Amino acid sequence: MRTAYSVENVRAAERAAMARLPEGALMQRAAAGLAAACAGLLPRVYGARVVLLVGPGDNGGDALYAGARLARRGAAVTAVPADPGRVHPGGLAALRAAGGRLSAAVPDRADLVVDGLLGIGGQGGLRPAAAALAERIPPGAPVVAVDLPSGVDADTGEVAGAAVRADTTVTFGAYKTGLLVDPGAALAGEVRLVDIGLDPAALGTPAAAALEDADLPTLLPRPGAASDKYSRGVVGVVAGSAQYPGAAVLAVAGALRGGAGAVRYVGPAHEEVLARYPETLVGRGRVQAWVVGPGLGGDRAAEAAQALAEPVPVLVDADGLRGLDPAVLRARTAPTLLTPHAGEAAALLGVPRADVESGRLAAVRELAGRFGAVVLLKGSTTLVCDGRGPVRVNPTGTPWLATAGSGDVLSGLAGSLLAAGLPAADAASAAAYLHGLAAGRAAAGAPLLAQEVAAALPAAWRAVQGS
Ligand SMILES: NC(=O)C1=CN([C@@H]2O[C@H](COP(=O)(O)OP(=O)(O)OC[C@H]3O[C@@H](n4cnc5c(N)ncnc54)[C@H](O)[C@@H]3O)[C@@H](O)[C@H]2O)[C@@H](O)CC1
Ligand SMILES: Nc1ncnc2c1ncn2[C@@H]1O[C@H](COP(=O)(O)OP(=O)(O)O)[C@@H](O)[C@H]1O
Ligand SMILES: [K+]
Repeated sequence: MRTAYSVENVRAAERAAMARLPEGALMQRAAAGLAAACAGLLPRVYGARVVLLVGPGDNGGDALYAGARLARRGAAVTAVPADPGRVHPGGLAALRAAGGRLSAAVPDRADLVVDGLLGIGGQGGLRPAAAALAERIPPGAPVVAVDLPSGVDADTGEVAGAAVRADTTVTFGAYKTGLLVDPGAALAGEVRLVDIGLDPAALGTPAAAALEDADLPTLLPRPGAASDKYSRGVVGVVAGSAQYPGAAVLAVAGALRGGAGAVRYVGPAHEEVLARYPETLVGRGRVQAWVVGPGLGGDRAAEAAQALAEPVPVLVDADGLRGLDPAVLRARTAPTLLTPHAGEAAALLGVPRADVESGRLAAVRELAGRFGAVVLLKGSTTLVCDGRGPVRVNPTGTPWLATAGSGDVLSGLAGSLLAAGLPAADAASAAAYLHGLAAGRAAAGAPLLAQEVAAALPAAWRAVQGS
């Protein structure tokens, strides 16, 4: 699991480390890691034109000390301060001593630009002086962000105004949440973690966590010698309508590949479902989890209410999410998993869709708290929040997934994992992980059909089991 921490926790761990280390040691470690990463990105350090964008705080200090190291190896290093009156004094002296120079303007050409404008001390989007420097980054020059892309909120990934777009981010001590969640994640590029010797215990509880391949085998169900189809779990799928019969087929496709022993379909599209998947049971009956909502069409609160009245885990998606009553969900004894996209989340919260898209982390936390449910918020970074532990950030996927019906496959898959007995947050995050992995493999750089995501699930499952 890749874990990320709040600024507050990172600062506490830094204070603890500083108390036992000589003054400036942490910054030197950060600068050494940053300089090594920059050197690795240059074909040749000697003679390379390196431009440092330098903010007023320690983030600028890191950039200056790293620049000094590169200058000592023969790079032509130019530092451009956002505020010439506020530049890290030690870092500036080191750069000068190494032969680096200071400039008021961003040079027109650079082999590498180092964004040291703002780190975890940044508040809001870049202010005008810093934004003006970011705008002058020479087109095509690779950008390395120091700790995080300047202008990105370290705790949320939110961007309130101008921000730097980096190709690589070199972050120190621990991942920050904003590096994992869009829009921040998209601006960070490839993220590299430099160990500066923070004590993991001093970092406390992570704010966010992303599964990795190696986490999946312990989460995914595996039948034992004594298993039968009922002990593996039966998942019921309430989906589809005359208008959207395909949603039923796709949700069943996801459910059949999710590890439950049987899939039971309830709805008007049974002919379509059976034609495609004769292994499906049809009609109401006992289940270990329900999936309600894909392609129901219209206001179908009654279907959701019927499932929610049963004491088994229930996943509510799409049309089933309309008019959900928080009090009903809060009164449930079994887990509830809601899987909205940004538009559905906005409707549940009563806010504009843009608010959810720009503040995904806040939205998923608010939904989980308000509805007393585990919430999987779909989109460019899918988030899973159970209202207690770290928010799970899904690292797999591809924008090709933005295609009709792919969410139906996801809800079937997650429901199947619920029926197999996974806790709701694990079912949701494992489903999102496999779904994204399958989609990435199936798309392979070309448009993707939702049914191909379902068809690619077994290979994705095998791939993580072998990890
Ligand atoms: N604390 C430590 O021990 C270490 C800190 N390190 C570096 O220090 C950074 C944090 O340094 P600071 O706490 O000095 O904070 P920053 O360097 O992130 O920024 C601080 C200053 O920027 C200005 N500022 C804030 N928001 C702004 C905005 N939107 N536009 C323009 N200016 C703005 C404020 O005047 C603020 O004081 C980390 O991100 C990391 O790069 C590393 O050297 C590792 C060790
Ligand atoms: N830009 C994107 N990048 C990655 N994944 C995306 C993106 N947009 C949507 N997705 C994913 O595609 C799926 C779409 O689901 P949904 O919006 O419910 O569509 P539908 O209702 O048509 O099935 C979700 O898994 C979502 O996370
Ligand atoms: K930065």
